[in-house]
Amino acid sequence: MPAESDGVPTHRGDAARPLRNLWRLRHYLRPHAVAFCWLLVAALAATGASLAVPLVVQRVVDGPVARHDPGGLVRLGGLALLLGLAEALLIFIRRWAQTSSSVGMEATIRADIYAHLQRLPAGFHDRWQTGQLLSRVTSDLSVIRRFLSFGLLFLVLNLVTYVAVVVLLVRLHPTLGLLVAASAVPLFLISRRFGRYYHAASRRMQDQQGDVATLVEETAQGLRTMKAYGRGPELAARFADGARALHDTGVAKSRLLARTSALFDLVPNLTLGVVLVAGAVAAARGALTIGELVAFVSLQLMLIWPVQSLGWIIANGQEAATAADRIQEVLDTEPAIVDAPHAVGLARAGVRGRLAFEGVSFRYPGTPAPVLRGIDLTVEPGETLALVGATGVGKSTLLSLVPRLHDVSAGRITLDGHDVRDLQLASLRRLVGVAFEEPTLFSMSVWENLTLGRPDADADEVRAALALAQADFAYELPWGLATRVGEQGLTLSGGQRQRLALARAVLGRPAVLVLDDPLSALDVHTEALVEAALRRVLRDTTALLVVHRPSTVALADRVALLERGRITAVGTHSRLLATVPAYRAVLSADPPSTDPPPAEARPAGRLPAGPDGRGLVRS
Ligand SMILES: Nc1ncnc2c1ncn2[C@@H]1O[C@H](COP(=O)(O)OP(=O)(O)OP(=O)(O)O)[C@@H](O)[C@H]1O
Repeated sequence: MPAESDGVPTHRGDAARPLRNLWRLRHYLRPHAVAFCWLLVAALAATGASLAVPLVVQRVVDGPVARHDPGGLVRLGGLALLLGLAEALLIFIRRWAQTSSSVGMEATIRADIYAHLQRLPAGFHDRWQTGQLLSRVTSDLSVIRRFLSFGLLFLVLNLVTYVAVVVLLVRLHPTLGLLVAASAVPLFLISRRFGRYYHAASRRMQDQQGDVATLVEETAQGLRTMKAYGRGPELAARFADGARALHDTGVAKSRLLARTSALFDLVPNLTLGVVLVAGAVAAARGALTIGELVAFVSLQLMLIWPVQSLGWIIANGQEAATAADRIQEVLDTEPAIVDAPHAVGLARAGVRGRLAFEGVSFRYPGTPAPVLRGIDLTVEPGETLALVGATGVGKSTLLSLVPRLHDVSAGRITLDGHDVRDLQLASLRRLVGVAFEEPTLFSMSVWENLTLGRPDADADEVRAALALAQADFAYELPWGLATRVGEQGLTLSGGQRQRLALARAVLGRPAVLVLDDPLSALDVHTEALVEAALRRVLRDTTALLVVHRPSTVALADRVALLERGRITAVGTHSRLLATVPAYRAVLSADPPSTDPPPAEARPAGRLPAGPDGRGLVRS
């Protein structure tokens, strides 16, 4: 199980896991296998062409140059030129294949993470910082793309080059060739040590990037509150701390890379010095021709870049492995709220809309006490039930259980007798229209925002929903329903946003409406208009509303009072107002009563039936 820090799971103690997680991404290479084959073949052929050049030079020196043969010089010079041209062409092919495949792969992984994030329940998003998710979907993926398109390729190419050059060197002069081969031992030891330290630094830096992204996101979202309270300097100081930590880790990482790169530079250059001296001695003794010595040195020079780049490749590989690790932490989180194997879909026409909570309890993951306990409540088809309670008592939580944003911890919720967990999620969410207290509009057109849950809705249905929510102002926007709203679009007032959210909820006449204080941000005049319209739609829809104001309670047939996670009274508004002091206190400025609860507020079963035959009885 992952440990958790700041809401983000972190795994510790398994050093090989990041590499395994990088390896697990290999299936994303499959659709690009042909392009990758092309790029590997082109890259290997280009390496072959460049390795052939020193061998041609050897023949030039030992042949035409030694024999003063201009014809041979032109032929071999032409061959070297052709090899150079072929190498350039092959490098072009490699780069072309590299770009299309790696960018395509990055896009596929990003789409998969996004789709997975959508499947994860609200509880996951409650625990994870947005910045951490953002940095995983953006910068971590870019690191992986860079590794797959450059790091991995050059790792393969450099290894092939190293082995090929060593084989050629051993053929030219076995002793010197083996000396060059032996230089791989210190290189291996340096790489291993570097990889270990760099891994820890990269993970720290990627996590810190996520923290900084979270700070930026929070500041952008809460800019007005922050300014209004004059908290700018404190937030700036918090940001500066985060940015400084990120900077320090970045500097430490770069220094580590610089120190290791210096060692990687040193090894081939030392070997080259030894080879030059020993080669010159061998040439003087006639054990090596001048051409062979030139070829030997030229070939060995070709090893300098692969060795020098080793530090960068290992760094890139470590970063990609930790990035893959962070991405898999998201992808490995199983969506807890999914369709059961036997889940059924219900057609809207066949649903009457009887909503029942049966012994429902709910506890947020990671919290000690349940928010809701033993809730028994029934909303009959077409009935409107208002949920009233002090702030923080669990009203929104209760509502969120109906469309399964969270699953009950005990008991069950049924729709027409079907446990909502036995319904297909898509079907359930089509049947349940929801509007939250904070009306969220996405950066898209008004039309797209409205039809979010009903992409098949036609213009007449949208018009009816807008009329119902008193949101006809949408037609007056600069581009009508095509006007872009949300974060990057036109800024709407709180009341306008709320009315659009209401229109979205009622679009398509869902079987059950779940509205969290739907009229809270409206002025008195608009509230009266929306209320009148809502009254019409509530007539033939089952509705569960959270309300805070007496005026909105009037919309409901019955009211349920939620106290300390329990339903303590159910009845008509007027009756509860007259008989339940706690209810009066919640809806008015009355201080809460310390009197024992009235008979009506005692648990169901022991209560007399209300005048409507169902009031006062806990359903
Ligand atoms: N994601 C969460 N994780 C843990 N606890 C939560 C979470 N969301 C809400 N809570 C807690 O659950 C309790 C009920 O919250 P809820 O939002 O349901 O209350 P509410 O009655 O709707 O309040 P309000 O009237 O202020 O909107 C609160 O104590 C709150 O702190």
